[in-house]
Amino acid sequence: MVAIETNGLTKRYGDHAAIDGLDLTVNRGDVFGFVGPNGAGKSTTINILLDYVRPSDGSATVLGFDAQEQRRAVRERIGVLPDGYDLYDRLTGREHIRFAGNMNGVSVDEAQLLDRVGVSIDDAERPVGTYSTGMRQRLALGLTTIGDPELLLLDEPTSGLDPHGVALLQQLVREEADRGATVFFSSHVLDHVESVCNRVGILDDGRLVAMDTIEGLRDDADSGSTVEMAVEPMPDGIDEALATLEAVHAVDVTDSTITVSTTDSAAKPAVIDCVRDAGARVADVTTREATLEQVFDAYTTQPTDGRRTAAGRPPGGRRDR
Ligand SMILES: Nc1ncnc2c1ncn2[C@@H]1O[C@H](COP(=O)(O)OP(=O)(O)OP(=O)(O)O)[C@@H](O)[C@H]1O
Repeated sequence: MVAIETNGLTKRYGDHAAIDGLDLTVNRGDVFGFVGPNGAGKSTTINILLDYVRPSDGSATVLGFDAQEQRRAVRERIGVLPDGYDLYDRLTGREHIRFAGNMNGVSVDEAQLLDRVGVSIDDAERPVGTYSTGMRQRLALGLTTIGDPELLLLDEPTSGLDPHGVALLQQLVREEADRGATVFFSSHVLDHVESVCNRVGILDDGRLVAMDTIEGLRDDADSGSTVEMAVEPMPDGIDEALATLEAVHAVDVTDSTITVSTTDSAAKPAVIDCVRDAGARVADVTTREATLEQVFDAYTTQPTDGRRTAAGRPPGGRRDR
């Protein structure tokens, strides 16, 4: 069953499309990572799902309800951490929890909730206006889980969190998924979604450029690998010889090591053969596959002047899984 579906969803501001023809499917039970660089359109998409913003074109359903026509039915079933959420500075953490419990008509195990998000009982007695950014974020996250919503919509939930806070969030997301909730988790940091999401959609310049599992994205992007070899003796002209090989895009030679970056991990044997054919012994070989950030870079482009163009390199065949 589908938790979120958008068809041709588009939002234009003047001549600029913040999102452009978005076809997104999030299944019930998914922990879905919605990733993309700054300005890609993540918040705009979430704001349409919540009916904070009306689309210029296309449609969106949340838990089977039309996001615009049945906004109340949607709100009753979801927990939301919006971008730039608001807490009440004068209320304490505990008062926020009680307030959210009353709004949802449930009694909340306050100690357990505070423990889940790493806020101490003492801190919970203080006005939220005295909290650090990370503490506010932790409390806000805890509040989204009150009433066991069917769907959690989290817009940049790791923003302002330290590494311990990120780990707590990831644990909380896993627990919510274990009880059967769907989680929609937007982030511009692919690493933060990697360990918890079963599927990921990558947005770039308002367009969905990939939607797949992390492994599938890695396979499709095939961002290559790096081969590092300890070599003796170092053959003359080996850098030029390696540079002529297909899929080799960078060669670095020192007294005893050669480092070769390839755009295709299948090129590794040819690289090693080339060194051997030049009369050298390869004493040791280390290979590193593309990091997730490189995978992300393979799908998105963000020039240093801050303007973005269309997606960098086209992803391979599979898009929608
Ligand atoms: N109200 C608005 N008026 C004009 N342009 C807007 C408005 N809201 C968003 N945009 C533009 O739409 C594009 C997408 O913005 P959006 O906030 O959805 O991106 P994002 O992926 O959430 O970015 P970030 O990671 O920085 O939060 C950006 O170019 C932004 O400037």
